[in-house]
Amino acid sequence: MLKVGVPLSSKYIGTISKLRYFMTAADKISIGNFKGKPNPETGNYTVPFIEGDGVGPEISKSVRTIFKAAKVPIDWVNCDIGPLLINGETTIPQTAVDQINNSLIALKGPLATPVGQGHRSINLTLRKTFGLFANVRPAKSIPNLASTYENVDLIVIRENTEGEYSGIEHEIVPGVVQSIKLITRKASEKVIKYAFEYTRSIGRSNLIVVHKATIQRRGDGLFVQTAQEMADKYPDVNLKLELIDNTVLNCIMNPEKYADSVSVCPNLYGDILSDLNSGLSTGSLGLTPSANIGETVLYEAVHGSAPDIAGQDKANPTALLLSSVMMLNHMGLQKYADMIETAVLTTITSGKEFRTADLGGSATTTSFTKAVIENLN
Ligand SMILES: NC(=O)C1=CN([C@@H]2O[C@H](COP(=O)(O)OP(=O)(O)OC[C@H]3O[C@@H](n4cnc5c(N)ncnc54)[C@H](O)[C@@H]3O)[C@@H](O)[C@H]2O)C=CC1
Ligand SMILES: O=C(O)CCC(=O)C(=O)O
Ligand SMILES: [Mg+2]
Repeated sequence: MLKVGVPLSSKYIGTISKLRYFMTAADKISIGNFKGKPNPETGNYTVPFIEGDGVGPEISKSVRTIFKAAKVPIDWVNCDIGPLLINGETTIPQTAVDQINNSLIALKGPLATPVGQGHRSINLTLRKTFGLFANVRPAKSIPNLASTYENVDLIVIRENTEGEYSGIEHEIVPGVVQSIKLITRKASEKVIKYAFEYTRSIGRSNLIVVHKATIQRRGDGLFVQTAQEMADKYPDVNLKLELIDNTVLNCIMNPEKYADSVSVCPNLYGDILSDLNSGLSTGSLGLTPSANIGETVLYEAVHGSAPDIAGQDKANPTALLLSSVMMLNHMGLQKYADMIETAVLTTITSGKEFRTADLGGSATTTSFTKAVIENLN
């Protein structure tokens, strides 16, 4: 079989396994071992796949094709999540709820949200419906892939169910709208406990609470206070506080400085920081994976539906592929996770002709997918 990649040096392999290591740390804590069982007749796991909008079908096709070539023991089930409006509320269809609850896991492409009207974000509805309290978003440089910065290794854990995304908004009088940022001790405790344990489990020294409690004194204040109250239980982790505007400056001036830290923050800050971190680590949104953590775990790319390139065979499927790699690790299918992750990273670092346009290359989604398959071992 044709190998498009160059042989990997042991240093490089070490870096790849380190990448894998921190991507799997989420699986060791809080969410525990994956309890889903394969179908006894086929030996395959059933996993719901929400293909999503815009570039969603193209990058989903890439994942399906690569999984098939790698003979991953998964039977995908198409998961239709709407938009379904019941009494004006965006709702996840019961069939989808049952599929995801039964499988305890799902893979999801990006879902578009209309601006200022129409249905509410289905992404947020999914997170609320399944109690996906933490969103882990690791953004890491890829060895041998030139970018503005080297050695970026940023992990943001985003509160995922409330804050600015509570969806509580009303017009008090015409021309005056109130949009409520809801912060509760319960949700703060959940995500901060998870963040402390995550930091400890991957051996980093610092947990940084990113906030703006100087201005959002009660809301962000409660988030910060919750972290301070929990810090005694984690004497091996230094709790640090950082104002969000200062975090943005520090990230742009010197992102490497966060390599021994994990950041945890209210919802909107985490949303914004994770796109920033994608750009700092690789120069593209097309590579950053994420895991939405709860009783069930939903894996998805950080990026959206990319309407500007949808339907043009241009999208980079790596972010969804690395999200699926995180998923495979969580399912205990490490052999397949390693095979796919190594093939993806080998392809990306094999030359411009193997990279998609977001990374300055000339590959299409289809040709990239083909090259990854040729690099599967
Ligand atoms: N979790 C989700 O499903 C998310 C959904 N969205 C939704 O996506 C829609 C579009 O949002 P935008 O602000 O345009 O953000 P976006 O993330 O879709 O795109 C931002 C930029 O990154 C590029 N990009 C994104 N993914 C890429 C990929 N895989 N390969 C190459 N380039 C890629 C796009 O071409 C665009 O230039 C909105 O409706 C938004 O609500 C946005 C973020 C996350
Ligand atoms: O739900 C949306 O439309 C956007 C969500 C988003 O930006 C994210 O999850 O990063
Ligand atoms: Mg976002």
